[in-house]
Amino acid sequence: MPVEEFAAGWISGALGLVLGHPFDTVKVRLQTQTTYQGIVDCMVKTYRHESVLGFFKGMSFPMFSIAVVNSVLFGVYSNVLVALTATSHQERRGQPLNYTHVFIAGCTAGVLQSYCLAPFDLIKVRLQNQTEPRAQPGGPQPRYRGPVHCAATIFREDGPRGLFRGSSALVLRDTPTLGLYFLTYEGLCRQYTPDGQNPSSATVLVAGGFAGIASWITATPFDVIKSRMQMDGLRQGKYKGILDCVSSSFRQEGIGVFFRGLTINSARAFPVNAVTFLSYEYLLHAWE
Ligand SMILES: C[N+](C)(C)CCCC[C@H](N)C(=O)O
Repeated sequence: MPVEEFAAGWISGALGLVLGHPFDTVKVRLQTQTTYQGIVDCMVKTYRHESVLGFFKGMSFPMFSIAVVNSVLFGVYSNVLVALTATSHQERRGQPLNYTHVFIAGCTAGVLQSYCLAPFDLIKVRLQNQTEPRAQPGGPQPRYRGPVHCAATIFREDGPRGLFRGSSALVLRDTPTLGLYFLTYEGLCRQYTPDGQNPSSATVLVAGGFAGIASWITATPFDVIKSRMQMDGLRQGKYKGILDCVSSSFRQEGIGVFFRGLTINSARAFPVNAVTFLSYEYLLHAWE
């Protein structure tokens, strides 16, 4: 089993994350605080008060999780494709691409990465939604004091299954959209690369960027549902299940609710996934 794909996925995920984290910080602040007028205002204020470092707060935990998750995603994708087509990453370049295989490999990788991502994502969402100001010494402590404390608390209160709350919605979000992710990437690379050649860096950047955007746009409605299901554990089960969450969100907030965060997610998706795919391809090529 080719292990390079796992290692390349690991490193490229971490590089993409560094680039995307400032967008994520702005997104979370806009979603949880009322002091900002919009994206630009939030960026200016963050920079003035905290310098560039303000945009990189809280990056260490995702740095660890993205490494695991992205190596599973790319490693499984490549290995399923190898199994389906009986050709290696490099050999495939010279052959006509079977888009059904690409989609199946992407979906399989999507399912497996969702289960790896589930506990990390749950902890991230729970911590991001703790909007109360920082605890004063001697004052009341927030419910979760950090990622490790958060994981331990969920485990103590709800058992191991508690750490996988919202995972079905996460699987629904990621399975088809990661199939689409690789389909867009491979399709665009093929489109703009002469037969038998490797795609140029510019092609990889653009194809990776659009793959990220296509995947995030289609994932956003389920992203909203997923986050609500993950928070639901704290509210003693407001929703009876995924369908109930979809219908009650729609009834109360209208169709717009399913597109929350679309703009910033797409703006983040382009650079993150352009760099992820470029470094992935570069590493695989270098290790050949
Ligand atoms: C499937 N979904 C759209 C959720 C993610 C697809 C892109 C994954 C990438 N690591 C990123 O963070 O952008």
